[in-house]
Parts: sequence; C-alpha cells; structure tokens
Amino acid sequence: MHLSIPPGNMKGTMEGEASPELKLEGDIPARYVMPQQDRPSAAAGVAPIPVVDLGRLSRPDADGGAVEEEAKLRWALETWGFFMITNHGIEASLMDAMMNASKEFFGQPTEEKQKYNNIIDGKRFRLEGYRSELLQSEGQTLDWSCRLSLQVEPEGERSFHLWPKYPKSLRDVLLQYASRTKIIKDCIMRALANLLELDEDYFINRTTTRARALARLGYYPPCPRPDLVLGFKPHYDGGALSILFIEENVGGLQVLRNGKWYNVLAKPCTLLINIAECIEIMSNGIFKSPPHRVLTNAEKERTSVAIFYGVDVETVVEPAPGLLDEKRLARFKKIKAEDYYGTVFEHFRQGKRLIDTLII
Ligand SMILES: O=C(O)CCC(=O)C(=O)O
Ligand SMILES: [Fe+2]
Repeated sequence: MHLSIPPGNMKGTMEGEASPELKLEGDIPARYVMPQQDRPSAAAGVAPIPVVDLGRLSRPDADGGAVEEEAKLRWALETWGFFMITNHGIEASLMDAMMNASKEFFGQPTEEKQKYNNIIDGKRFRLEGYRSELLQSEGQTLDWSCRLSLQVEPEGERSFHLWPKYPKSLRDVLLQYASRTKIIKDCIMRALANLLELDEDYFINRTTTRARALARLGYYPPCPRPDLVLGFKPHYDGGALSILFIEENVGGLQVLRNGKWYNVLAKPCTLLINIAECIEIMSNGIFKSPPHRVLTNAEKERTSVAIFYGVDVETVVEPAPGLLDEKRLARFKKIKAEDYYGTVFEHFRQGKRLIDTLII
C-alpha cells in the first residue's frame, strides 16, 4: 500500500468533504495556496541520479558489468534514495500505451471521472478511486493534481468494478504493465538483498504476491501560479518500493537532500525507483527513503504512473537480523506489518512519520 507521509507538520482529520474541482483559470482557489514558508523556491540544481542497467545488474557475468551497476545502485540508495533504471524489460510501446491510457482517462469531462470518486457518502474514503486523497480536512492546503488509484495486487483482490471503463484499453494495459513492474520489483529486491549480503530472497519473501500493490495514475493540470501551489506536497512513500514513470520533457519532481530541493529529470524509456519506509527499516537505515514533492508548470500538463509495492501482512517489519551484531545495533524497533498498516494512517493524520516513532 502506498501512503504519502508529509515530513512537515500537517494537521487534519480524515473526515472532510470532497475537495472542490480544480479551477484551471482565473484566481487560484485559497485551498490550493501553500503557506509562505512551504512555497517552492528555485531548485538547488538537478539531482545526479544514476541510471542503473537492470539487465546488467541481474546478470553476473565476466565483464564485471554487474559489479559496476551494483556500485551505482549502492551509491544511489545511500545518498538520494532514487535511481533510474534502463534495460528493464518493458518495451517502449507498452510504456506509451500506459501513458496514453492514463492521459485519456484524465482527458475526460469531470463528471465522467467523478463516477470513480473515492469519497463515499461525502465523507468516507476508499483507498481506490479517483482523486484518492488520503488526507482531506478543513484548513488543509490541497495538491494541484488529480489521482486515480487502483489496487493491482494481490491478484485475487482486484476490485474491477472500481476500475474505469474508459479508455477501454486501460484495464488490460495496466494489468500488463503491472505484471512487468512486478518482475522489476523482484529483481530490485534481489539486488538490494545482495548489496546487504542478506539471503537473496530476504526482501522478496516479505513482498510476495500476497502483498498489496497500488497503481496511482497522476495528472497535474497546468497552473497559472506555480510559485504558490504544489502538485504534490512533500512526502515519503509508505510500503516497500515505488516504481515511477514520468514524462521526460515536463519536469516537476523534486527530491530533498540536506535541506535543499533538487530537480529529478527522467531520461527517455527509463523508470524512476525509490525505496519506501519499510525497506528503510529492514535495511536498518542503510537505504534511505527520500522525501519528494511535485511542482506545477504554467504551460505544460503532467501525467505520471506510479506503482507502489507494499509488504506482506504477516511480515514483521524490522531491521534484518543478518545486519546486526554487537557493533551494529538495531536502529528501529520492530513492527508487525498489520500494525504498520493499521497505524500509519493515524500518524499521517497527525503529520508524523511512522518510522520516526520506531527509532531506537
Ligand atoms: O507524480 C509524480 O511524479 C510523483 C507522485 C508521487 O510521489 C506519489 O504518488 O507518491
Ligand atoms: Fe511519492
């Protein structure tokens, strides 16, 4: 499951009404205007996020390629928390189809999209649906974006009645795309375990097909005042691993490092990966889950496709015992995945990060 956990102090309750529809012209509605101190300022530069060749990484061979890719991966995970992957096995035509189906969905009239609203009876929230806001409350600044969230794993728990009927291709394309990102997720989980010299299946065994995976299609309309609003407020991803597909010529994504925001630019046909909270805990803090946010753009609209992989409900989320000894002590207390998912919303509501409450 994916959660967006704001690092700042955001207060709110889960009760709340559906947010007003985005106004695309004229004044910015007050609920979208960020407090002065949280408004975007000039980026510190472009984050030098490495591109890891997934094929080379997972194919130990004589040319030493895997070792090179591993070194890039390790550096990325210990610094930015983000890396790009190439040679990931998803052909350009499937990526295009995924992006185009997402754009077609968001390109429909509002009434059509509202049929899939994730707010039931004006107040109850469902994880899946259109504008899948997890936190809406009086006084909370809203993100300048729309989202469609659909659970893709476990396979037997897909709620197809909540999936859009238009565009017709969306369902099959998303299922095909997610079947491929699952392979990528496993490949990365294996690589992470190898980097930490754990049993190769250590992370795979905790993120199996029984774990929840959520697809989130995101749409950021052009905004006349990008200096006042955010497309997606600063947050950390919950769960295990996020696979993000963004367009290479739009920009907007930023990552926070040492108190400064850096732009994250995608390269053609690559995917962006970031680890999430549970892997940060299981790696005993060696791998970092990066705070990130999305800015808006005055001219260009922006579409993104994210798949968030969670951990199995029966997993105990804890620093891997193989990483600990008398010199390397656990930096986090353990938490059952069930309790993690049960309380992570409450922490979110209170503007806190669950991982911070587990620090020893
Ligand atoms: O749209 C993006 O580029 C990022 C979205 C994101 O960070 C999220 O959905 O958690
Ligand atoms: Fe995110």
